[in-house]
Amino acid sequence: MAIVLGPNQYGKAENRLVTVSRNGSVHTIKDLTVSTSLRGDLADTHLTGDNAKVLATDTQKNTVYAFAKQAPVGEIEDFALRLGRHFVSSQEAITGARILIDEHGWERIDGHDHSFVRGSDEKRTTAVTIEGSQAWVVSGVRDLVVLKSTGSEFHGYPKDPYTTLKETNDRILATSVTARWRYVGTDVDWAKSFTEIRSIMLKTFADKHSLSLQQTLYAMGEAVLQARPEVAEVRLSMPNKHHFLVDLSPFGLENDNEVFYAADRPYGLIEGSVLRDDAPDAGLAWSTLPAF
Ligand SMILES: O=c1[nH]c(=O)c2[nH]c(=O)[nH]c2[nH]1
Repeated sequence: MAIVLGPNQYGKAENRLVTVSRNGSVHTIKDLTVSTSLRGDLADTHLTGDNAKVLATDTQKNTVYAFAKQAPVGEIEDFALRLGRHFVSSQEAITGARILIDEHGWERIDGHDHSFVRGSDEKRTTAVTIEGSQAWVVSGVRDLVVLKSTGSEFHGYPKDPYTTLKETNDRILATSVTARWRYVGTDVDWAKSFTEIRSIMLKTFADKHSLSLQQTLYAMGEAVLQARPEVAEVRLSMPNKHHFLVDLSPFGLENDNEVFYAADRPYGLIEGSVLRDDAPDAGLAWSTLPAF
């Protein structure tokens, strides 16, 4: 029997980067969490502790901040591509890179020049993978919380000895959407694509009369693929944020779908991917990312 080193990568996780760009007195901020991860000829450090090929994670962190100064950060996809390509092209031993970026949103306060309010917990995300001269981009959104107060039913499921759930023709449907979409290439108007995909998903959630969260998930992915040729595949993770009708009968009160208990956990977790049947091969786009 021989023991061997398996797949490995290393980097600096969750660098918190905030930039201020100034146009006269009007400021614009970017608030990012950037994780870098490198792969390559890294057996020596694992097997003998020889670090000759290890670009320190501290150096990776510094590169993130220096790059933010040397050119405008721009769209997170472009910044991630720049960083990843730099690491792979500048270090002989490094053959691949994965750059993850989350962008935290700030809204301008009432047209104010330099004051902002954190709108919600929603994040725009990207995961860029570089391998040699190839690049893959998977972008997305996290913690996009939505609710509809009608237009959702759930019935027709199997009843076994453990089933207590009542069928319903009218319930609250709420979820916190994590969506990732894989781009066909890298020649994309990232900001426009993100804005339109987000808006398509929201519109579909709102418009689609839902017979299950699964049906809503598929409809959201399908609508994105129908409208956006630059996208090959959409993966969605949607926790069912249950809202249970409160039994008010002990108080002699009816509950006509008006008073709910918003349960925290457990929650149904509905996950799936929607893709074109002629989508180009995903390559390393999803490697080491969560399945959904
Ligand atoms: O939309 C739903 N899908 C399910 O699979 C499910 N299971 C459940 O208990 N409630 C729901 N709702």
